Amino acid sequence: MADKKIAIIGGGNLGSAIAEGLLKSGFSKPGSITVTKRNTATLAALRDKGVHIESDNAKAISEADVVVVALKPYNVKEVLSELRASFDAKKQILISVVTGVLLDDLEKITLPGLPIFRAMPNTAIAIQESITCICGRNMTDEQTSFVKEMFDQLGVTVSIDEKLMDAATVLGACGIAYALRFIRANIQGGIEIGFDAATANLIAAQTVKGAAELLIKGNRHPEAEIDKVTTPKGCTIAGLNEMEHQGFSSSLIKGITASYDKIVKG
Ligand SMILES: NC(=O)C1=CN([C@@H]2O[C@H](COP(=O)(O)OP(=O)(O)OC[C@H]3O[C@@H](n4cnc5c(N)ncnc54)[C@H](O)[C@@H]3O)[C@@H](O)[C@H]2O)C=CC1
Ligand SMILES: O=C(O)[C@@H]1CCC=N1
Repeated sequence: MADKKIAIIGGGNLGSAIAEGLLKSGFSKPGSITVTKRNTATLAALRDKGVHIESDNAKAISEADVVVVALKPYNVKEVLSELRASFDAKKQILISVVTGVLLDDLEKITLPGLPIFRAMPNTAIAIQESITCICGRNMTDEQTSFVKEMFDQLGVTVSIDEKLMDAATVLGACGIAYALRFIRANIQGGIEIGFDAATANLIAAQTVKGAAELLIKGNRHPEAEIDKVTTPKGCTIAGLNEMEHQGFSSSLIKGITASYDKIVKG
């Protein structure tokens, strides 16, 4: 299974990160991956690792068992509809990581009956720490297992209904940026109370990692863990309440719904 030939169409941020993750996990051999881009100069690091780098999408697709589309939403239709003849509905799987392009649209611009998955990972896929939400159509159970196994190498995979794919994009993919901005604000605060930037960065990032692991490994609710930190009349509750007075949770919720509206309403 792991030796399937994988063509990644669109070697940008996410396409390259997927290739890096597949290599690091050992799921794919370098020679089993092809990454395409119009200007291939920026893919030299992958080429140096033995990945095929290609500007000819038709060639990459026709030689692949699995085609991962990582193009921008606005050029998917134009690029894929010209490549229709390169697909084989009997032999191939198409996986799209493109935001907002429906399974229905993908089938219309490729081939009727082509097994198609939508996957929504995030950029932590490059270090095998993504959360990836998947859904699909026209697929066999074996193909679903393959796609799940592939993304399981790259983090944690959840199967969802397609109607939740936009919500998955916001919480999982945009969520990386929200979390990093939270860490950056902690660093700025940490410098103001005495740390140098590098030490503040390490403390803030490791603290967020520890907090996340308490939930993931301990299967706990955040508030139960917060209760353990908030000493009565202590400094944590004083800081937390001031953050809430300033609209901390509210600003995050509003940001999440603004991102969602941008996908849904444009
Ligand atoms: N960046 C992220 O965190 C996430 C992005 N996505 C989705 O993944 C998709 C890709 O996003 P990014 O990697 O951030 O964008 P990107 O702009 O970095 O990558 C797209 C790549 O496609 C290439 N490209 C354009 N036309 C091409 C063609 N005809 N043939 C081959 N390659 C071509 C571009 O040169 C570019 O490198 C988008 O649809 C985005 O919505 C999904 C989850 C997370
Ligand atoms: O900002 C965006 O539109 C894309 C989708 C998810 C992450 N980046």
